[in-house]
Amino acid sequence: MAQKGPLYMGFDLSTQQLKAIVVDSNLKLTQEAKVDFDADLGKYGIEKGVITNPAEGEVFAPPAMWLDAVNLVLDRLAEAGVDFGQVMGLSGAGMQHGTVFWSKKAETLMVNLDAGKSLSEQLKDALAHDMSPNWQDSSTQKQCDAFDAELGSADKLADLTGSAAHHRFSGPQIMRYRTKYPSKYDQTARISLVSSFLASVFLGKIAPIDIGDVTGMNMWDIHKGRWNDQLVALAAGGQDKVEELKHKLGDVPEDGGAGFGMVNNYFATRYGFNPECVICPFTGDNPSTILALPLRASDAMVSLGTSTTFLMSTPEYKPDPAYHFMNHPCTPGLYMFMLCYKNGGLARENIRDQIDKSGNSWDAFNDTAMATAPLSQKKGSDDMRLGLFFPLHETVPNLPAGQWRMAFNPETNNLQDVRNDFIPDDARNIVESQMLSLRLRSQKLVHSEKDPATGQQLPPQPRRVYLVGGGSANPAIANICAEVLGSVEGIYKLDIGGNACALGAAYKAVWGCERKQGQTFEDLIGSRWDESKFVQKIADGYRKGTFEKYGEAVRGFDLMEKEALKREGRIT
Ligand SMILES: Nc1ncnc2c1ncn2[C@@H]1O[C@H](COP(=O)(O)OP(=O)(O)O)[C@@H](O)[C@H]1O
Ligand SMILES: O=C(CO)[C@@H](O)[C@H](O)COP(=O)(O)O
Repeated sequence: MAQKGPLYMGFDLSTQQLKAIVVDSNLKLTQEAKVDFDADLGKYGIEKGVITNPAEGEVFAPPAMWLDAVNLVLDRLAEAGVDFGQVMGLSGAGMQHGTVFWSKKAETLMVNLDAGKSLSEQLKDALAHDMSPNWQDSSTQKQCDAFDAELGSADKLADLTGSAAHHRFSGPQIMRYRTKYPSKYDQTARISLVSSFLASVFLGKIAPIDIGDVTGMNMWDIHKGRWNDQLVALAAGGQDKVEELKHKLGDVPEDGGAGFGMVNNYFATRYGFNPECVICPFTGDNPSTILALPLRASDAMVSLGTSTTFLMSTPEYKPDPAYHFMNHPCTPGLYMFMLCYKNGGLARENIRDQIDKSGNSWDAFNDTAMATAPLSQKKGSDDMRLGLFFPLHETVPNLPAGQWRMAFNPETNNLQDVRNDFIPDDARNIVESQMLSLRLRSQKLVHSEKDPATGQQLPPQPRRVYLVGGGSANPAIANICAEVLGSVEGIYKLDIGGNACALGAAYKAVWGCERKQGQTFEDLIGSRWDESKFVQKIADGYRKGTFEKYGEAVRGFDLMEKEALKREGRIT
């Protein structure tokens, strides 16, 4: 059926998929499609979207595969009947924090694309390096140590840039790329994040890095709103190289909504895009996720994708090396608070597959998790069973791959190793573990509020928790999330749960193209938001007694992490 009125598109280029959705001006979803990298583009030799080199801790993905995915997802939308001629604006999101290296030929090649051919066959020479370091990469410990030391301490780096040094961030990644591939670095004309890479493809020239995403690079002074020369010099290899690297990185516009220009002619000719379609800034997948609804300062989002992330939009800037503060992608004065874990969906899948060898169904995992008592305590006096489940080197805490299982006695604070192999309790324990880590690290950001039903003052916790990403479909995870994190109003899911990030990107395009002078994102989206249609409550939140019990478990969890860090020689 033909759709009337302007349409807007949002893309989400994440670890395992490229998703695209179409909405109208009233924020109503009209169409969606996706490309699954392993299923559709396995010819690139990827597994779960990436290629690994464990000897060096490297994890990367081929941008050529993403180009094929762009063609494929648009083909699928065309087959579904989308009239691209009505698309007046598009935006997108790229997984944080991948880095892409363009060659000197990139812009000439992009502007001369032949609409009869695919993007990947024409843009091979547009890349100085055929791989993009992925957020799961852990090859840059040496470079991270240098970044943490550069301003005196990790705390100082976190205060200035919003984060301590992280393996995946572009500063340390560029530093390593420059020394590992010096001639490729010389041949690199421009450097993009995954988000600005995708924006560039649609624009037909290198798009600026986004004001939200730039704060995930360890080189942007969040207070002054500009590159920090000392940190850029570290990545570039000297003060005399600062201007050269700044040129490769480009200028960063402050306005997250101002269009960069019209869609590249390639898309107009090949797919019938409206030539006036505006390319709005593309941001990171996490900042884009917080744009999927008018998020209040006291709400939290938990994204259960390949990674697990915890997101808040807040005016409070309280940096700490254990987590991230980033610029809000649209609203100056707001920040995005983020916790990010490598061991999210794939770690849960490992346990699922040990419970049900067929590996396709979450049912047995969920039944087992719900049949297990909280913290495996059959009676109140039992020790609490806690664990860390890290198939991959984790970021926070900085621990190598491994599993730790311990019994915690809250009376004595005693921790004792328990058998370190799989038992069905792991189904509940892994979800508890992930949620306990979120609760431990978000404590400074949540506040005490009154229960609207009883008027009783509740302990500090989020007002609402919104679950998004692939795992948001799972009722057992939602229930354990409620038990551990609480929440005054309960646990919610977006109607479009698995596609929240692409939705946020589409809303950003609506805002960028339709805002009145000075109108904020929150104001425009809030005025068109239909709560009754767009979100549903999936679990009650705060549960008196249980929440407090998990509060004791948070203490044990913190001690367990410190114990594991000691054993691994990370702390003394
Ligand atoms: N019913 C489910 N229960 C728990 N996890 C799920 C369920 N469905 C999907 N997932 C998880 O979602 C992950 C993919 O999440 P998604 O947000 O779509 O991916 P991406 O990381 O590519 O953005 C998978 O790795 C899988 O573990
Ligand atoms: O922020 C990070 C990594 O830095 C992650 O959240 C990635 O952006 C991957 O996202 P998903 O593929 O899990 O959606």
